[in-house]
Amino acid sequence: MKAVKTLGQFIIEKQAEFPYAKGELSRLLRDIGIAAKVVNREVNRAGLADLALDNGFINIQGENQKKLDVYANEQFILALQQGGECCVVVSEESDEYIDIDSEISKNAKYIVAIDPLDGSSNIDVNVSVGSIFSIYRRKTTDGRASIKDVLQRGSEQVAAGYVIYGSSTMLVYTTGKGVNGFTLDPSLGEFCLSHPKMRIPDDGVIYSINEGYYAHFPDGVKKYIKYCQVEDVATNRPFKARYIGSMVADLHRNMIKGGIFIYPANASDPKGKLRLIYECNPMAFIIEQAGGKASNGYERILDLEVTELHQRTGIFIGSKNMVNKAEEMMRRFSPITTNVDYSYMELI
Ligand SMILES: O=P(O)(O)OC[C@H]1O[C@](O)(COP(=O)(O)O)[C@@H](O)[C@@H]1O
Ligand SMILES: [Mg+2]
Ligand SMILES: [Mg+2]
Repeated sequence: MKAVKTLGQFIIEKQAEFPYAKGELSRLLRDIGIAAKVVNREVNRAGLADLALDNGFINIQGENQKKLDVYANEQFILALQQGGECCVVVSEESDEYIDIDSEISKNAKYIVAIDPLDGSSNIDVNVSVGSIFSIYRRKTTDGRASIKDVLQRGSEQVAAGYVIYGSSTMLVYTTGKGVNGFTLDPSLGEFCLSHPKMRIPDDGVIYSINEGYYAHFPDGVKKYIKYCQVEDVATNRPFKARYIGSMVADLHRNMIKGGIFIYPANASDPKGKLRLIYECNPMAFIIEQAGGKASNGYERILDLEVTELHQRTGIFIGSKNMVNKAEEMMRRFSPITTNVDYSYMELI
């Protein structure tokens, strides 16, 4: 019989690997774990509590905010405020960054960026959704944290993770020393280690892309989709198309089975749809730590310069060899020019 190892126990155990650690990051991860449990409780009964409904506001992304988006946002911010280890929160649901100016947080040195509820379009149809978090250390030392502390490259992350609210609820995270997954045991109310040292296979047979936008895609992506659909037993093609529409759920599946997720910049979203700071950077850090790869089709996501809070990017992420193949198609059929001009593309 294997002993249960809880997230709390695991975090403390891992803290020993960082000789200079004083427990701040451990406590911060603990706080995020607590918020995830509270959000999980509401996700499970969203239909009963009308949390799946629109709350009548449009967020800075121009999207209808769901009540659960707002609830999750409040719960993560509250847990981070109470925990005292976070000085600034960046959230998909908040226009500006939130300066946690409280007595308990006056010496806090961590910045947390969150997508409190990922896959909002799936809340009211009982399909897996998630939460995503990314953690940075302050760069500036005196006074209040500034925008300089917030706009750091993904390669500066000290930790990142996601929670998937699916048939079971899991929390998966990395602190730069591999990726571990914990399943919430409702009877214990604890996240328990269930997926130690997660690795994404170098190759897979799953491709995840919203083909409904095919006409808008750059030629490189169209060629890659065709490549996935060709009959070729030797390379296990045609690959399987799987698209949930919740980034966390699509990436979690691909991390376990192997596969590629693509949301490219395209004629209708010239800068891409997904957000760099609280969606693409944390997921790229996790996938790279699991042995995979993440780029915008040309450059490594984690090396992209960050200039805006809600900056967007195209993303190609997943099994290393599949991302390499997709990048090859992008370089050949959509070679980067200074300004990618989508106006020449005929909409079929
Ligand atoms: O409906 P589309 O255009 O395929 O977009 C789906 C993508 O949008 C998202 O829902 C955006 O995230 P949010 O739900 O957090 O806004 C991703 O989870 C998902 O991958
Ligand atoms: Mg999201
Ligand atoms: Mg969201």
